[in-house]
Amino acid sequence: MTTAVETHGHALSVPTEPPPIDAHRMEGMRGLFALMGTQRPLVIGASLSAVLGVAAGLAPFFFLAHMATAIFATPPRLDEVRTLALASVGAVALRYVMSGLATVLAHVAAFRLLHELRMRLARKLGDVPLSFFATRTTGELKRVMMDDVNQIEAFVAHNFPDGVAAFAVPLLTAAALVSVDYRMALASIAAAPVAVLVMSLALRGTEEQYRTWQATQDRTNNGLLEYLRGIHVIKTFGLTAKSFGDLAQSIEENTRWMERFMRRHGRAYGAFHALIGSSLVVLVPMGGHLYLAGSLALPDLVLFLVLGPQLLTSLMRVMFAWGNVKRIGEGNARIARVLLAPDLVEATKKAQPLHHGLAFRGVGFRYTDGNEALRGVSFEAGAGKVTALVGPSGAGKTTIARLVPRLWEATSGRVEMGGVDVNEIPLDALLERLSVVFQDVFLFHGTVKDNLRLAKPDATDEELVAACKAARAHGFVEALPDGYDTWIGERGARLSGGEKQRLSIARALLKDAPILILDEATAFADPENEALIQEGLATLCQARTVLVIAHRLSTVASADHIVVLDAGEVVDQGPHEALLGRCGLYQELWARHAEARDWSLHVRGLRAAEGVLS
Ligand SMILES: Nc1ncnc2c1ncn2[C@@H]1O[C@H](COP(=O)(O)OP(=O)(O)OP(=O)(O)O)[C@@H](O)[C@H]1O
Repeated sequence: MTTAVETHGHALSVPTEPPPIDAHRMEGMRGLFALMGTQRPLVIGASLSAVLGVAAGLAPFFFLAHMATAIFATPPRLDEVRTLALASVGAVALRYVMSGLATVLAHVAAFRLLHELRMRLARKLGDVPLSFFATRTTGELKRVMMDDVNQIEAFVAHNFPDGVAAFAVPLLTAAALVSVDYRMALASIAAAPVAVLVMSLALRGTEEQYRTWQATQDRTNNGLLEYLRGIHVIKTFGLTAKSFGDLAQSIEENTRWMERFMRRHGRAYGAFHALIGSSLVVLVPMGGHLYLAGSLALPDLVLFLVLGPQLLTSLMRVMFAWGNVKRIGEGNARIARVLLAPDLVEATKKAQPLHHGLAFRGVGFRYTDGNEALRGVSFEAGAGKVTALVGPSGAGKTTIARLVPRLWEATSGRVEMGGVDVNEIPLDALLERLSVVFQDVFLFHGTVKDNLRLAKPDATDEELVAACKAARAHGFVEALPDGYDTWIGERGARLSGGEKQRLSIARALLKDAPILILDEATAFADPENEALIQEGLATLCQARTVLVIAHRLSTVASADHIVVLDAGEVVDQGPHEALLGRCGLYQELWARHAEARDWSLHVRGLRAAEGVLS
């Protein structure tokens, strides 16, 4: 695939682990606040409105108590009753305005946050080294970008202001009730210690359980992605989702988890609900007793009977709010882990290449999993020359090609461009000089033009056509339903492998970089396609430094310099004739190539003969 290297301007590399971040710090409210970024003022505004709304909602209860005093006074103070009634209506109106405002502010903040977080994550994924992806699956990253961000959005929009209000209600109510009568206030919360105990027992171990839940969710996500990607293979073998072992198993595990969770916590939740609703059981007899004993006024009794039970039910909302914070905590930490991953280290020296040659000097490389792919590799790919890398599968050819654009970085030795270490060349300058044509071409969902312009955003239509003509792609592009404006890629028109290759050659031609890294296709396209690809490549290779992972006899034989690799080491190097004379492995590879060519010519001959005979 050419584009990631050519156009994004962010080569990826350096096998480094993500920094150890304090997961607990990110799981709680502090972590959530940190992720809120620029939306914090809006979220605080929403929370304050919610608290004001709650306070306004409590006020009528007090007015009601005072109304009772005014009504039962002799004579009744009707003016006061009227004023208090009006004040109650005002308070109720204020409550609705404030809670409406809280909802609007919270939703605006949530949607902006959703956008902001996704953009930050997407930018980050472009800046991190490739090793970052080696330790994470696509399913995991998809979940962070979609599900975890969605959770935060839903939490901020629906639960956050409510949650803050839930914490404010018991405090405000308790303060108000204590100021009226501390004995009755204590009676109102008599059941609280037991309820809190039950609540904490119910919540005990939930973090660990949520982690298990998330792990099985991850497996389901990955399983589903794989299932969808491999649907062709699955259908060919007549398999079903059920026979896709891991997926079926993780879906079953999810169901079992939910059953276990409900069994374990169901009773505790029930007990908690019963206790929360039980405050009148204490308030009525005690209030009655105090009233009859003359130490509690009737209005105060009324106040406690209406407001007392509210105190404990608001505790239930606190529990839900806290449960929600816990639920999204793991997701917050996962988002933070991605956002805090170290970027690819940019060159500090800002050197510029002196010419267009490449050189490997004693290069060693180890993948993140410890696999040593290259050992002491040294060779030069001269400016304007074609250098071919040959060797058996797993010899390290692709790895060498990846080190030049810093997709990965050499573990030891130096990779040079124009006599300068690639690590000392600013990334933009490095990538500007390089075109990479890999055999598996990735086309984005967009028009042919969009895909071509990835290589040169300001290319004119004429330039696009010229590049496609030179890459022998113009003919088939013109034949597409909308020509250059036809949608291609995953959800667009399907192109053959050979057609994709020719488009990627056109992209490289448009970029017009002096150095070309070329991974020749291993699979042979049909003869016509094959000939067109070769013509396109021949144009592309003219007057450039070419480093080619060679799979073809013609390329190898006509290369200026050939590097023979085996198990990560350079076995020999030189021109074709010299290697044929002295290098055993090269002779063997050549013989195998020749055999394959003869076999392919033989088959084509037979087909041609069949054609003539039939
Ligand atoms: N992303 C990776 N992580 C770990 N090891 C890898 C990775 N990519 C390649 N390797 C290993 O590095 C070694 C060299 O692989 P490389 O792909 O460079 O060989 P190659 O010569 O290009 O092979 P082929 O001709 O089959 O493409 C192999 O042992 C391979 O298994």
